[in-house]
Amino acid sequence: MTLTTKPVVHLLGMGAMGTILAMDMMNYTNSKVIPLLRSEEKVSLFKSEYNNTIGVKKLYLNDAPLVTQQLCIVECPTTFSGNHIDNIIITTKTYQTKEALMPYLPFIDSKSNLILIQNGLGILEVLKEQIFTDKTDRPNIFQGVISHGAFMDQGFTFNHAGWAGMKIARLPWEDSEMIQNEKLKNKDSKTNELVMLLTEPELAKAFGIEHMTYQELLAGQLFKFLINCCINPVTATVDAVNGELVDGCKDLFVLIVQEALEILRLEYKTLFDYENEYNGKPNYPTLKISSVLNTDNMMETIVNIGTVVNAKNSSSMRQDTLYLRDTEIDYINGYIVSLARKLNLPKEAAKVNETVIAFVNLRTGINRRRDMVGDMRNI
Ligand SMILES: NC(=O)C1=CN([C@@H]2O[C@H](COP(=O)(O)OP(=O)(O)OC[C@H]3O[C@@H](n4cnc5c(N)ncnc54)[C@H](OP(=O)(O)O)[C@@H]3O)[C@@H](O)[C@H]2O)C=CC1
Ligand SMILES: CC(C)(CO)C(=O)C(=O)O
Repeated sequence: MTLTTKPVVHLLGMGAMGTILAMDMMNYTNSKVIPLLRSEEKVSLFKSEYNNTIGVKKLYLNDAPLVTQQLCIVECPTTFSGNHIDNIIITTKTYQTKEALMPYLPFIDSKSNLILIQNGLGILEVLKEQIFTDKTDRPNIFQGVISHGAFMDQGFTFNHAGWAGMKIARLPWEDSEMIQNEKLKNKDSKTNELVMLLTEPELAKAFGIEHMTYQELLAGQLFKFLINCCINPVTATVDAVNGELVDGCKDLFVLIVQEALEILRLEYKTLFDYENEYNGKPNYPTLKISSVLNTDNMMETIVNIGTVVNAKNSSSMRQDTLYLRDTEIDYINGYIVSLARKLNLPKEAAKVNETVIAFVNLRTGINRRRDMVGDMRNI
């Protein structure tokens, strides 16, 4: 269904993922995209140095074309218009979400649409328990699981390195709403402004956007989550490009995945029971869970996607440690540890993932120290 009005979309997180999505939204829809930058300093820099123009180099195309778009309105917390926020896309790093969102809460209500386009798990809990605590005034909330790959070229221009699509679904505010039937999904695709915008045929084709039920998205999200639990922290810790892990990674990955799956099976029991409860029922999609989310299958998949398909990639977490940035470890392996505590499991239940976190934080510390006082290996 195509929108007749001109939807206004605020974009919080004008980085790699935010920019490649904003670009295609501006190229293929009539939406008005308004970036919400961190500060007035950033807003004036964007205008004075970059003429409010974003760029994307599509490296996955033969001639790696550079596409640009100029934004009409750019805001930040102190210059925000004060208008109601109809639609907001969040593409900050997971650990930046709460701080970034706080200034805009007075303008978000039950009529607003909010989509999280981020790796990892655990942000929904932050939104529920720390941000949107008034159950009568919470926005419609959605999740995007994005598989594109992109990294900064310079300024507000990004390299779109890998084209791989994005899944979207309505997130359940309550655990009891986890399993959705197709009628709810179809209602959103016909009446929700943000879903209608993201599934506009030209944009959906250009960006590979697929709208589905939450259980379908969650199955894909856990799949990607387990890949991230292995590839991201290990490449960061040993400072290796993804493909360098291919020979000796399996023993460690088995330990990480076995432990994570045991805990995820408890937290997402409804999903892991789905095949027996819902497969074959009218208005419910058929899912494959047990044949996919098991250690043996995930091992094959992680080694293939992580170290073969993405062999030349430097994982986003290794990039964060190399650039001395905070990592998203708390929303990847850290989420497993937080679930073990929430479920009151024995102390050793998440020991492997706890150790992985400690190694990533050690790597971050070593890189920051070398930057400050020099690299002792060169003495
Ligand atoms: N990059 C990739 O290839 C992939 C990334 N992802 C996931 O997507 C999410 C986003 O990642 P990515 O795009 O790479 O991250 P980036 O670091 O490129 O972008 C994050 C953006 O958020 C902005 N930001 C942070 N805090 C605030 C704030 N308070 N107010 C306004 N803006 C703010 C940053 O601005 P500033 O520069 O001012 O800090 C930055 O532009 C992550 O969860 C990541 O794991 C998923 C798949 C692939
Ligand atoms: C798939 C993978 C592991 C590719 O590096 C990724 O998602 C990331 O780097 O964050």
